[in-house]
Amino acid sequence: MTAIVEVKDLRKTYAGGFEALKGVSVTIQAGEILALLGPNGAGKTTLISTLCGITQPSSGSAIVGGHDIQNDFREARRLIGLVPQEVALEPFEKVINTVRFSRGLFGKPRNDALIERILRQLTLWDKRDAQIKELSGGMKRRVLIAKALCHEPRVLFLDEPTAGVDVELRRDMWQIVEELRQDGVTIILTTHYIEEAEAIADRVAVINGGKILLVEEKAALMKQLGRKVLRIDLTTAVQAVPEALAVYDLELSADGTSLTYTYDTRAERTGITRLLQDLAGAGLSLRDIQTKESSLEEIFVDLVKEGAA
Ligand SMILES: Nc1ncnc2c1ncn2[C@@H]1O[C@H](COP(=O)(O)OP(=O)(O)OP(=O)(O)O)[C@@H](O)[C@H]1O
Repeated sequence: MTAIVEVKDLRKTYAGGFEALKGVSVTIQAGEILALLGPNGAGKTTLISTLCGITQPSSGSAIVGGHDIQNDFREARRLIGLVPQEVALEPFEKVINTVRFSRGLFGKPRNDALIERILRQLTLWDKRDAQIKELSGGMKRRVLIAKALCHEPRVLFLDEPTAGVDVELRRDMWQIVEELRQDGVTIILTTHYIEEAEAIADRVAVINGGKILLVEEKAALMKQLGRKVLRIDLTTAVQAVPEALAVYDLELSADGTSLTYTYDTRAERTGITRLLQDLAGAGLSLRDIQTKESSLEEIFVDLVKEGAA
């Protein structure tokens, strides 16, 4: 595998003094789809904007396709396509001209065959002569993608590609992303939606408070997200977890009145039925039981706590 984006200790402090990126380091491999997952204000857009040269970093470095984003800005930028979060298009311009013009901005020669291919791929070909203002919101988003692709970038950044779009368009977007990957484009997308990361990413980076908290293969992260916790309150406090229950890896509360069992909701067997039988077998009587899903938010909280420790 070859690294196509290498970010090292990137920091960004905005003019008002707010530090939006606090030393971000991440390496992105050519051809992969990386989802940047994080809550509002995590720093996702700041990171993307910095890599695309829209925002200047305060310190640190980033290299795209071998080119430093600051010292070698033009070369780095030529390799990058950006689909921004907000739709900013000229309302009276025709679809095809909007896309052609974008290619021209990168100093690339006119290539109508390529533009046709992109517009067809994004099911915009029939709308090529329509004015932007005549398009639906979903079509405008497709035009943004077409614009980002028309100079043949090797790395495509998509900032919240499916925020506020309907389920059907979301699935279309996922399909488009997959096709682009098959064409060899490296894709970095930001999202709030765990199911989006699950559907299309190879790896997931969790970002919060301007820091990357983890970068993990999707499968490993999803396993963590599928965790659920069963809390068992006992009628009588115990000193220790009975030996017979050792296999369950239970956690005993400090006051000895409750046990916590963590299990994977996606596993074929959660072990709950057997655990409840074995609790009775060990002579423990239960006052109450409750289950709790480990949500993304909780995982963030855990990660932040670990990060601060
Ligand atoms: N130009 C700016 N000046 C000052 N602060 C800014 C500026 N742009 C962003 N911020 C702040 O930096 C932090 C990170 O913002 P950013 O837009 O990168 O987050 P995000 O993860 O993309 O969030 P969202 O999911 O809401 O888009 C926020 O607290 C935001 O208020």
